[in-house]
Amino acid sequence: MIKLDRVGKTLGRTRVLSDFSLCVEKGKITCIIGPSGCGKTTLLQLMAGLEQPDTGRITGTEEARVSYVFQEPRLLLWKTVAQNIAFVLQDVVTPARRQELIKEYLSMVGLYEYRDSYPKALSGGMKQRLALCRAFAYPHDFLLMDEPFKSLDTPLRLGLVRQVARIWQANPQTVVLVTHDIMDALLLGHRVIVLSARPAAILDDIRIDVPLAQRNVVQEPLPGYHARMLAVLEAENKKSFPNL
Ligand SMILES: Nc1ncnc2c1ncn2[C@@H]1O[C@H](COP(=O)(O)OP(=O)(O)OP(=O)(O)O)[C@@H](O)[C@H]1O
Repeated sequence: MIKLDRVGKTLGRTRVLSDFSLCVEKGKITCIIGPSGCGKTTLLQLMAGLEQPDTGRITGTEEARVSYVFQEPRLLLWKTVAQNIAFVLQDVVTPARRQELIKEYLSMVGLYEYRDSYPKALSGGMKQRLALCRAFAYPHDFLLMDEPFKSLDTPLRLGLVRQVARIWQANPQTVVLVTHDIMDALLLGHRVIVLSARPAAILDDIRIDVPLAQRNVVQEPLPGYHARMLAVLEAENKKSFPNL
């Protein structure tokens, strides 16, 4: 479990977090959704240890191995698809296990036949699939994903979301997913945290008990959760932009 206890963080002159507390549950996907600039990336960076809190405490991350998916794929362009995964696995698993993991994860996202291609030969969606694959394959205690489906069109995005659901079901892990898109949260979140504008506070905390394989966005209870998230986000938006 990752525990943020009354965390405060200022970046430059911006008070991003103030007395922020959250417990991230083990073996579940926690989605974080909220207005642009409210501090979602900052939260992930604090959990990853890339930033330190000014006040408060973060526990459960000491010695933890973290996998991080950024908004852009961040691939090693001079390495092949398989080598991109092998790179993060070196010194972590045996060479034989490395080959097994590469095959298993590339097959799961339909990229095994591209294992010897270089990233420049892949489409944007394929590159992001590889980045996700690499993050899942790395043996981690928790996986942090920052808008991993951003800049993909809707069909591609939904395909990738379904793929992440399948990978997670094959190997349930502790995941924190930051997204702008309610649909991502409905399809992947066991728990959805809706944040306010800066400094971020938790406006809603929704648990979705439907198994990932059975999620259908037009079948209750998901439309109800969709309406609930939208209402909270719209009310928050009205506070920030009363004239919109
Ligand atoms: N290094 C920095 N120095 C000063 N201010 C920063 C820095 N990094 C981020 N900020 C500010 O902190 C606030 C929170 O940024 P953060 O990236 O965490 O928000 P976010 O919710 O992830 O935004 P978005 O949804 O638009 O990606 C923003 O107002 C941003 O401008």
